[in-house]
Amino acid sequence: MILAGGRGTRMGRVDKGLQPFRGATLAAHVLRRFAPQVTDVTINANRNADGYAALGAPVLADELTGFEGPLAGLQTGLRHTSAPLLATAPCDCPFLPEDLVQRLHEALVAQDADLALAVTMEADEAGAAHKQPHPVFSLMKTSVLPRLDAYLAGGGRRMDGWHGGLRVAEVLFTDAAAFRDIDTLEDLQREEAGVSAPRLADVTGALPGYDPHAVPVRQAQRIIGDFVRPVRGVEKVALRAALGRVLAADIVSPISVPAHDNSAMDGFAFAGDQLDDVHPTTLEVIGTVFAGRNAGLKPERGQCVRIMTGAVMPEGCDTVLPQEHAAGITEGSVTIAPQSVRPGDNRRHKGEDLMEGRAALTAGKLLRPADLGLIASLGIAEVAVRRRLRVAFFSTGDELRSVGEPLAQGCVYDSNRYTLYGMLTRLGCEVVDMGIVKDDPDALEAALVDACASADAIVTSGGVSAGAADYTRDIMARLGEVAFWTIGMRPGRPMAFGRVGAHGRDAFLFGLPGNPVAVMVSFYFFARPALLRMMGADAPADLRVQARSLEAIRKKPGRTEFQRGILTVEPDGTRSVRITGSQGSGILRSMTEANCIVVLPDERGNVAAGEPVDVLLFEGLV
Ligand SMILES: Nc1nc2c(c(=O)[nH]1)N[C@H]1C(S)=C(S)[C@@H](COP(=O)(O)OP(=O)(O)OC[C@H]3O[C@@H](n4cnc5c(N)ncnc54)[C@H](O)[C@@H]3O)O[C@H]1N2
Ligand code: MOO
Ligand SMILES: [Mg+2]
Repeated sequence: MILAGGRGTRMGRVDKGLQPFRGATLAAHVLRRFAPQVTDVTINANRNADGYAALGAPVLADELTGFEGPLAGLQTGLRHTSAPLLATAPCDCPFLPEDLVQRLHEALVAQDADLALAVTMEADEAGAAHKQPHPVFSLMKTSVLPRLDAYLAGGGRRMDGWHGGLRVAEVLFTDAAAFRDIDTLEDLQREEAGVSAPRLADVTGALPGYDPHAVPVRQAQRIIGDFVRPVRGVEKVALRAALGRVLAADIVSPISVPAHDNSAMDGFAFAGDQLDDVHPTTLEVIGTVFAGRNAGLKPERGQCVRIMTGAVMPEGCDTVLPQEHAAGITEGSVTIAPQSVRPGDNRRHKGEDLMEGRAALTAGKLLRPADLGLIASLGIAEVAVRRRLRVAFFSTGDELRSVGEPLAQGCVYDSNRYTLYGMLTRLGCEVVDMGIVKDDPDALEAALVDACASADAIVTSGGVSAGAADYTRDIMARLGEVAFWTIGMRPGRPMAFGRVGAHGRDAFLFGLPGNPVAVMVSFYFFARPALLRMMGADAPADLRVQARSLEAIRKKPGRTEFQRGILTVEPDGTRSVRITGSQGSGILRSMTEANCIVVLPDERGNVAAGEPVDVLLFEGLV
């Protein structure tokens, strides 16, 4: 049952479901997505029955009169169906998941529940994650009707108010955006104009001197950064599974680490104010304290405790003498030479690693091994991370053959899909390899439409240069808003960027040039930072280092060049870099031989041998 019986209060009392949206009505979009998931659909509406009936589904009005809310619609649905199960969706959520009912059903059966409902994890503006139930997206046994009747008869109207006493299965969906509702006319207009991101033309229009035929690298990066939006879905994963994911909410330390002052050495603990600068100090040893055991020892003046590394400092002690620094040790005493230790030495303070109540890690962090350890040190087993980004990619070109096919005359094997697979996977994206698409308008349109159904971003290669672009432009323009750029850089001059949509969903599009090195360079310098932003990750740091060029490099000012280099550290510790042979943008070998990219910025001219240049290393330590 599609619930369309509301008053539309926040939309100025219009009939929400019948509002025009992307060439149809809101309810029509919902019906299109919902109908294939169920056996029969009914629409619950209290006005304009004819308008809804025209969509091709039976229409039922609430049995309770007076616009009593969605529960009244639900009651009507339960009363009139002969099916054992009833699924509901609201008429104002045109992006609902295509596997909604299937997943609710799986949970209903697996948990032997009376009712299953969708939940998402969402991050608020500050990045804090919370669970968001969506009780209007539900599937229930029709046998729950008496319970609902009783709740409504008692005056209850809250959508989940009658769930008490029912077995309820919550089903976590990772795509929070799919549950987005259109509540106000402004929402509707904004969605009509294309999700909540701004229009590309508004972003580029705000830049003085923007010329798509001559876009400086930095300007292209900025436009892309201003245009893309982070995904909102959040999921909870076990700590190990969080490696490489983006933290969705700050991790606030529930404890102090270490939880107590403790010893950094195996030795003797005592109050440091007993030390004498001139004379040796001899202290009586009253016992031993091991790590992880509380001995309850409390040395008085003139006394000390033998202590192991990591053991809690006994009360009154603030200093540890490492045992190998003792001037003398007997059965029951230790002698400390003057000046061999200072008060406070070798004590680790409570909370010196992490203090209770403070953020140990902040939202946006791409989690690395040390972060997993740090979270474990707080005793936390599950982490809220942003949902994975889904990125679809395909290659274009009649000359391309896939690995495993014979290579016909004039053809080349498709390598871009493999480099793209590698780069996207390294970034932690969920990849959808859509294969090779012929140089054919219909095939390109079909591929883009198909990709929009599930992907957050689409990365293509080839077909964006001046000659090839005509039909590409037309199609992309029809499906969304895409700019074709000539960028002041080498390699990677041509590129398309924007957003395309179909099925009521849209995806950011990166149309990268076909040449194999160009595709990698444009991915690393444009797509990668944008995808990180979409993943909700902090902006990547600029980690360029300087090295001496071992050879002269010809370079024209006015464009950025990305040369492939091999960086070496000389015996004297200085860094030098040489270029990997031919730098043609089809020569992929230049990329595999390299361990860095030499970045020669716009203003730079020819480089003489021995001059410093900026390089960006491929590998780091972690
Ligand atoms: N008159 C002009 N011609 C070209 C210009 C220009 O400004 N004016 N720009 C050149 C530059 S720079 C590049 S880069 C290419 C980009 O062209 P496309 O993006 O349209 O790419 P294609 O023509 O489809 O392919 C270029 C080249 O790369 C090979 N290729 C393509 N896809 C793959 C793949 N998946 N695996 C391996 N190799 C691939 C393709 O066979 C071509 O050789 O345009 C220049 N021309
Ligand atoms: O710049 Mo093209 O992108 O040389 O290969
Ligand atoms: Mg081509």
